[in-house]
Amino acid sequence: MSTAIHPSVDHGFQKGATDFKGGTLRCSCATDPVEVRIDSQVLFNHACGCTKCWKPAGALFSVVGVVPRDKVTVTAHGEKLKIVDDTALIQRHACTGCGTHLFGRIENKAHAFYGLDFIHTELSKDTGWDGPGFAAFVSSIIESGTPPSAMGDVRQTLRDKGLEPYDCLSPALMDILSAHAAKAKGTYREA
Ligand SMILES: N[C@@H](CCC(=O)N[C@@H](CSCO)C(=O)NCC(=O)O)C(=O)O
Ligand SMILES: [Zn+2]
Ligand SMILES: [Zn+2]
Repeated sequence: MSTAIHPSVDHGFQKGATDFKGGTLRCSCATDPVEVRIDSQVLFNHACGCTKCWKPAGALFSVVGVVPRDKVTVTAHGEKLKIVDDTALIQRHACTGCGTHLFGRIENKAHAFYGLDFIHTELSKDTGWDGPGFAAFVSSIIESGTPPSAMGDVRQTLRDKGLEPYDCLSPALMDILSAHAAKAKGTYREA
């Protein structure tokens, strides 16, 4: 049985336009929306089943990717932004009016992903964003109330949509994390 994942996955998504240079994210407040300009294509865009990433109402998964933090500029109503949890690795800056997460930032300079901000391209009306390429933290949807018995259908739906399901990050991202850890330990070797 097919399972609803997230509106932008359920309704189909595309590869990014090659000349796409970014766009503006906007929260869902009817008045004084927060706006954030992104001067970059999104990278490693993915469906995420974790409990921390922002999801639109009713969605099972978030769709989230990264951009260099110096390509992220708050252009309107930044006074409405508040960090959801400043003890989390990814500090998610959310609108206090509508709850939408505008960007998530890593402040730990020692982390492999320092320098990358997490964003949700569905908050932008601009066309050309790269769609999701895989699904991460799939088993984590159980923490939000999905019965374990539904996981077979969820994983099959993700595969049918072309999103390989992983219960952590994708192999490419896990390799980056492990290479960073190996360099810190002094065990890193080139081929
Ligand atoms: N089971 C947990 C997993 C949460 C988790 O580790 N999430 C990942 C991926 S978020 C984007 O892909 C992560 O790196 N989180 C760091 C953070 O959120 O600060 C759960 O579901 O809560
Ligand atoms: Zn808002
Ligand atoms: Zn997540």
